[in-house]
Amino acid sequence: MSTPIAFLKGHGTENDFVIIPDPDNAIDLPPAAVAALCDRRAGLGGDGLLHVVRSAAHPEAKAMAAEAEWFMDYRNGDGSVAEMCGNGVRVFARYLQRAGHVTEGDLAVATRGGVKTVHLDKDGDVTVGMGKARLPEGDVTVSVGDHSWPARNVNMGNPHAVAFVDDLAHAGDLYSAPPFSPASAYPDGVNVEFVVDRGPAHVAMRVHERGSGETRSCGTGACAVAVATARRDGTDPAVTGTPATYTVDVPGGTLVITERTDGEIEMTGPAVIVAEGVIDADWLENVAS
Ligand SMILES: N[C@@H](CCC[C@H](N)C(=O)O)C(=O)O
Repeated sequence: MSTPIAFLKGHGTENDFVIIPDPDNAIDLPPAAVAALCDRRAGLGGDGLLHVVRSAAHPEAKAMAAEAEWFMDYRNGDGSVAEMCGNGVRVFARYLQRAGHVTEGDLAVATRGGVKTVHLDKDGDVTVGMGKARLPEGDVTVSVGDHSWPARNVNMGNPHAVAFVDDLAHAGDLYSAPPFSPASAYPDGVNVEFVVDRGPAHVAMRVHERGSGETRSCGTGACAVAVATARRDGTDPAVTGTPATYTVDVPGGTLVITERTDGEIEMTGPAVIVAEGVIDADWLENVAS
């Protein structure tokens, strides 16, 4: 019998993750193993998986090891790899705090989207510096059934299409990925956000995440939505010299996003660890083979 593998389960505004602590990068996690762990019926269940590895022990993060001791090897629920996960990095930091690897205050975390600074309190919200948004030029359209909307292309390290709609119900059941055009806008697929206004600097969104389906929150998506809404409202902090703060309601809670005058974006929201246990290593080996 193989040695059991430790796991935890956590969420940020109900975007939920299986967490696998693996400081030395000794656990093999092929896409099939990740998809099996994230399966909500036959596995533990999660929108994604946070593989917690020391940067120095991971080939994709070695170069960041001097800046950030820990690497968030993030995987989507279908086993695919993504550049960044905004809710995930808050939960990742909360795990490091709980495990005693870090204390309250500022912490650098290596991700495929670069090193992120996370600020965490003992029991309170977690704030992460998400970097700057890129807004590639060009018209993008997303559709659901008979509805089509123009969308704003926003890159937060990972790709987003943000569509303003009259009613979030128009996005339908979101069981499958909304088609988009032109295909060249997102060669690696896209996360699609549907947005309605709730009040001044206050919006609500639903999201279909690349590699996970509809989720109850997406941190990078909420940042993309805040920036797209600001530009739609004629607000650009780099031009006005005033930071812009947006409240973004997601089905699983609320995130607060501030774009500073230098373009840097900060996101604040909760990060919760709900359980820990052990995985049967033989089961994992079987499902992965
Ligand atoms: N839920 C995440 C985003 C995870 C990655 C995304 N599905 C992608 O493939 O880009 C978040 O909170 O940002």
